[in-house]
Formats: sequence, C-alpha cells, structure tokens
Amino acid sequence: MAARIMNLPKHGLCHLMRTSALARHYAGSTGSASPPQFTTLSVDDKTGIATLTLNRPPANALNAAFMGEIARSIKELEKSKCRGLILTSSSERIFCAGLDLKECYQAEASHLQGIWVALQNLWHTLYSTPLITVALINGHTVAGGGMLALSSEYRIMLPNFKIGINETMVGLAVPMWLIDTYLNVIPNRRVAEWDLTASRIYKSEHALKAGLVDELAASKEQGLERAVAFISSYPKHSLVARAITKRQFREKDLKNFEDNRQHDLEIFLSNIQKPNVQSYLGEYLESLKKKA
Ligand SMILES: CC/C=C\C/C=C\C/C=C\C/C=C/C(=O)SCCNC(=O)CCNC(=O)[C@H](O)C(C)(C)COP(=O)(O)OP(=O)(O)OC[C@H]1O[C@@H](n2cnc3c(N)ncnc32)[C@H](O)[C@@H]1OP(=O)(O)O
Repeated sequence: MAARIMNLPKHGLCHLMRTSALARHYAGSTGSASPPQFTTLSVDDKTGIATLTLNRPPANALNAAFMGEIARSIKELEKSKCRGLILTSSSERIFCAGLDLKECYQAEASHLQGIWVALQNLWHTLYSTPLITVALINGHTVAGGGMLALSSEYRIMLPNFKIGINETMVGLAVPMWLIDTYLNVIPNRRVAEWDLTASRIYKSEHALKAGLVDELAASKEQGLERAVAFISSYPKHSLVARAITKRQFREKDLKNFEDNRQHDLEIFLSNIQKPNVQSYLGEYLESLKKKA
C-alpha cells in the first residue's frame, strides 16, 4: 500500500496522509483534537480508498473520544477528496459492541451528555458523508455498532457473527434518526418496526437473506477485496453526481435529526439516568462479565 503526504495522486482524487502525518494534521488544525488513539487509518495511493480500522479492545465499545476520532477521520478524508472509506475492526470477534456501557453506568450527567453528543455527531458525519462507505463487518456488531454498519452504504459481513439494534432490551427507546437509518436499509416498515421493537439480532447468514447486509465474505481479506470492488465500481466522472444523489436520499433524515437534536439529547439523558434503567444496566454489565 503506497501512501503520500498531502500530494494529489495521479488520479487526482485523494490527498494521502500516513497515520502519523494525519495525527500531526489533527493537532495542527484543531488544536484540541488529540492524535488517533483508537483507530488506524491507511489510504491506498492507487485506488484512493481509505481503510479506517477500529481498535479499542476488547469490544470496540464507543466512548466520546473514540467516536470523536472516527468522525474527525471521516471529515479529514472528505477534505482530502478520497473516493471511499472502508470501516473495519482489528478484532477477530467484535466489529463494535455499541456504546461503552461501562461509561453509561453511574456516570455524571455531563459525561453522559458528552457520550450522546459524540454519538449524534458520529452518526451525522457518517450518514451524510459524500465518501462511498463500506462496512466490512468482521465481527459482532450491535446497537451503536449496528448504527455504524447501517449508516454506511454497503455492508459486507463475515459468517457466524451477530448484527442488530438491541436498545429496547435495555429498556430504552430507539431514537428516530436510528429508525430512519434502519428504514433506509430495510424499507419494509413492518419488518423494521418488529426488528427494532423486539431488539432482533440477526446471524450473518440470516442478515443477508433479510437485506440487512449486502454480501457475505469468507475472510477479512476477501471482504477487503469485495469492498474495494464495490467502491471502484463507481466511475470517477460520476463521483460528484453520485454524492449529490446520495445526499438527496438522506436529506430528510438529516433534517429531521437537526430539528430534533436537542430533544433527542434530553430524551437520552432523562432515560439513561432513571433508577430502573441504571439498575438494569448494572445487571446487564454483570451478565457480560459472567460470560467470561
Ligand atoms: C444503555 C443504553 C443507553 C442508551 C440507549 C438509548 C438509545 C439507543 C440508541 C442508540 C444508540 C446506541 C446505544 C448503544 O450502543 S447501547 C450498547 C448496547 N450494546 C450491547 O448490548 C452489546 C453488549 N455486548 C455483547 O452483546 C457482546 O459483548 C458481543 C455480542 C458484542 C460480543 O460477544 P463476545 O462473546 O464475543 O464478547 P464478550 O465476552 O461479551 O465481550 C468482550 C469484552 O467486552 C466487554 N463489552 C462488551 N460489550 C460492551 C459494551 N457495550 N460496553 C462495554 N464493554 C463491553 C465485555 O464486558 C467483555 O469485557 P471483559 O469481560 O473485561 O473481557
């Protein structure tokens, strides 16, 4: 994989930065942003395709810093005019386990607020990006992890893993923007309503049949090849028109979200701090520990 620093490659699509250079760039451009800690980013010089690998062991659970890092990488890639983005995980078992529940348990309101705002920003950034996005789901992905996969345009999954949105299981409502994201993939409202109210979790093979994922790949290597093939299937000359068309499909969902951003935050803060939800969350965390 060849990478250059802030030069336009021959195909003119992508300024390329090594991970370390990107880290310096963040620090220089935003001041407050720290260097990547939970992700690695590589950009292929020939294809103009970036691969962002989630790397927050053991479960890639999403805390505010991690989510901020993913969102900033996407924004930087947009500026560098990369063609596409593949999201994947360094873990062999877990793509993303959703929000870091340990950080949602008995936490200060200000901390919970930081988590939710970071989740909102990450969703908005990924869902609205003009980049061609592929989730290479090489492990379980649930709740906020499902959000990452479903907000991408194309999903390639490895066999024998789980995918789904299980929020109601922890006694909390699925936010409207996540319902809209789900409907963008599973437009059958009855199926979507049933899946989300029942916290239905699909195994890879069933997810393919249901249309929740687009392809299964036998290995991560094969998945990467398929992801590159998907992104490369869009000709260079169509990229701007493609991005505008994507935006138009997603515009209503993005506007609904912007109109309700504050309300959405208030609902989360009020729900997550309820004693019964906190008590259930404590039990749920214990059950995760006991499995080990
Ligand atoms: C409380 C919810 C709050 C608000 C929701 C409100 C609105 C909802 C809208 C959308 C936003 C998204 C919300 C969320 O993302 S809530 C997160 C829900 N996530 C889960 O329920 C996933 C729980 N985890 C699992 O089911 C399994 O871990 C998984 C299937 C992902 C993988 O199974 P596997 O057997 O491979 O690994 P484990 O041994 O279970 O886990 C390894 C390790 O990781 C820790 N772990 C797992 N998940 C989390 C997590 N979400 N947060 C923090 N830590 C997690 C687990 O405890 C193990 O740790 P250790 O024992 O130390 O090795």
